[in-house]
Amino acid sequence: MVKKRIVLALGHHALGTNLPEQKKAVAETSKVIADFIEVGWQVAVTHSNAPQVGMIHTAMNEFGKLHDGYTSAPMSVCSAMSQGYIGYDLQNGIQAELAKRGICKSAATILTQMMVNPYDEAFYTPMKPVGRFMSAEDAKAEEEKGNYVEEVPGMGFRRVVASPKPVSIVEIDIIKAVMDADQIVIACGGGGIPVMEQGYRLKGASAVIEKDRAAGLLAKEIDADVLMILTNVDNVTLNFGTPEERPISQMSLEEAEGYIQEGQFESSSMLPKIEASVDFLWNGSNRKAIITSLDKAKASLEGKAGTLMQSF
Ligand SMILES: Nc1ncnc2c1ncn2[C@@H]1O[C@H](COP(=O)(O)OP(=O)(O)O)[C@@H](O)[C@H]1O
Ligand SMILES: NC(=O)OP(=O)(O)O
Repeated sequence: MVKKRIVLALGHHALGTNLPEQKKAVAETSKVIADFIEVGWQVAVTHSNAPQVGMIHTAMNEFGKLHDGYTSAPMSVCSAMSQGYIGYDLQNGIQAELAKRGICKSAATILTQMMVNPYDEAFYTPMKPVGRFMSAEDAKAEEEKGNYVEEVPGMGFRRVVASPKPVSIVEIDIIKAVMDADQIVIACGGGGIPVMEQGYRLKGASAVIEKDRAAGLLAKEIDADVLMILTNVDNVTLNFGTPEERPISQMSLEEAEGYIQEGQFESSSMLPKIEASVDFLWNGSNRKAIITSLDKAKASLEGKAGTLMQSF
């Protein structure tokens, strides 16, 4: 029997932003993931990493200087570290939940590299927020180190880095092999480690890819039936943040593209989720893309919650 495939993209709410939050969130998230596996879905999991990669970068590059022999680490290496420790928690959380239910399957984290275009315009305009919120004073100190910061109204300042589009997934054949073996794969975490070709080698890029764009590409490459983006809102809304705000339960691809043109979706949060969904759906038939919260994940698959887009 050919099994249906789902890509679950975990945002901050389903994952937490630091280790204690992550331990707690992953325990709950793993239950939902196991629910899908229990009813026969083949699952690929991908996840956010912006708070984590910023934290790791600070730890490696500032505290690392305090001791002889400790060296700094570029953003690409910090991305790899974030995939490793988040994947480690997810693997154990999922496996524990499956074991409780008597399901004999394994979860494997694939350290995933993502090819990016060295001429991507995004390298010239850092826009992707990473790490903690900072005071104006800390932000000034960050700029003096040569980094870019951006004010987030009402929240403080945040470091921003380049976020090129993912072009291809270097480890895609391994990811497909794990899925073909009917096991659970955790891949393209934090958008994947951005790399560029240099002769026979791959060189890490100083950037962080949007995890939603990576999730969309992963869903396309493994020919998933469903791309489900789990975030901190139950629905995508129109007129977000205004008194006229209203939830969208279903939208066609044409409607989604029209709303993008109208600027209905914030560029560093909802827009990449919608664009990734639209791209996934235009590239295959009988596919669904769902944007919702962890709590509504199951109901949304039954058409009872969330925002649904589909291709026919
Ligand atoms: N039109 C919209 N509908 C719903 N949420 C939106 C919209 N535009 C922007 N957002 C914001 O997108 C956020 C979810 O994206 P993000 O913060 O990137 O979360 P995640 O970590 O789950 O990827 C919501 O909390 C909301 O603030
Ligand atoms: N890499 C990435 O998109 O992370 P966030 O979802 O945490 O912004």
